Amino acid sequence: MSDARDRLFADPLGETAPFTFDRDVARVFPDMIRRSVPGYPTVVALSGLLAARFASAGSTLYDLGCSLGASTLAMRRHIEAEGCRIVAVDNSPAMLERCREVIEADGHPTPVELREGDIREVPIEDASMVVLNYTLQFIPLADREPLLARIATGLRPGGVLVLSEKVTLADPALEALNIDLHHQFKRANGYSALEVAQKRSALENVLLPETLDVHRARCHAAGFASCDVWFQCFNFASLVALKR
Ligand SMILES: Nc1ncnc2c1ncn2[C@@H]1O[C@H](C[S@+](CC[C@H]([NH3+])C(=O)[O-])CC(=O)[O-])[C@@H](O)[C@H]1O
Ligand SMILES: O=C(O)C(=O)Cc1ccccc1
Repeated sequence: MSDARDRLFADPLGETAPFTFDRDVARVFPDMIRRSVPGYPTVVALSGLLAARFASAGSTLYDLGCSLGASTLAMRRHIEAEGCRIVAVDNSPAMLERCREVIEADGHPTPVELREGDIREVPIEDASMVVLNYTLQFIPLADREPLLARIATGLRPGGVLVLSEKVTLADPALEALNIDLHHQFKRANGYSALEVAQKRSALENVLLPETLDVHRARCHAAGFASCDVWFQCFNFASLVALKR
C-alpha cells in the first residue's frame, strides 16, 4: 500500500498548483521521496546510528516533519539508552494518519507520541536528539533561526541536531551541475522530463533551499557549538550540530 507509485506530475497539469502535503502525496510518499532525494535512504538509516550514539537515558528524541515516520522508525530501532521516548510532529493530517498506521504496525516497545502541529510551535524539552530530515526547507526563511534556537535550548548538553536539506551552491557552475545531476537522478529513477518540470514548478516558493554556509552560520547563531556536513549527494546534504 505504501509502495504506491508516484505519478502525481505525470500528466500535463496546465497551471501547476503549489506543492502541498495532501492525501495524494501521503499515498505515494515513500516512493516519491526515495526516487526524488539522492541519499535519502542512507540519511534515514544513519539517523538510527546517530540515535544509538546520542540518545541519553530518560530523554526525548524529536522527529520534526516526520511524514510517514521513516526517521522515527530508524531512531526507534537503534536507541540503546533506557527510558527514552520519541515525539514525532507533522502539520499534515494526511501524513500523520498514515504515520500512525506505520508506527502501530512496527510494534517496537519505545514509546512514540505523534503530534499534529506546526514544528514552529511544538515545545522542545529535555531532548538528546532532534531530527529535521528535509523539513526546514519548507519553513519560511525568517522562522528558521528562532526554530533552531528553540531546539538548541531544548537539547541537553551533549545533544545533537540532524539537519538534512536540499541546498544551493554559491558557485553558478556547480549549482547548474548539481541541478542537472539531480534531474538526471530523477530521470534514472523513472520520472519523465514533464514530471521533473511540473514538480519543479510546484515546488517554486514552497521549498526554499539555502547554501551550506548559511546553514552552518545559522546553527552557530542559534547556539550550537559545532556544526558541519556529514553526508552529501549532489544538492542534498545532511549536517550535524552539537550542543556543548
Ligand atoms: N511547519 C510545519 N510543521 C510541521 N510539519 C511540517 C511543516 N512544514 C512542513 N512540514 C512537514 O514536513 C514534511 C517534509 S518531508 C520530511 C521527510 C521525513 N522527515 C522523512 O525522513 O521521511 C520532506 C519532503 O517531502 O521533501 C512533510 O510531511 C510536511 O507535512
Ligand atoms: O522532488 C524534488 O525535486 C525535491 O526537491 C525533493 C522533494 C521530495 C518530496 C517532496 C517534495 C520535494
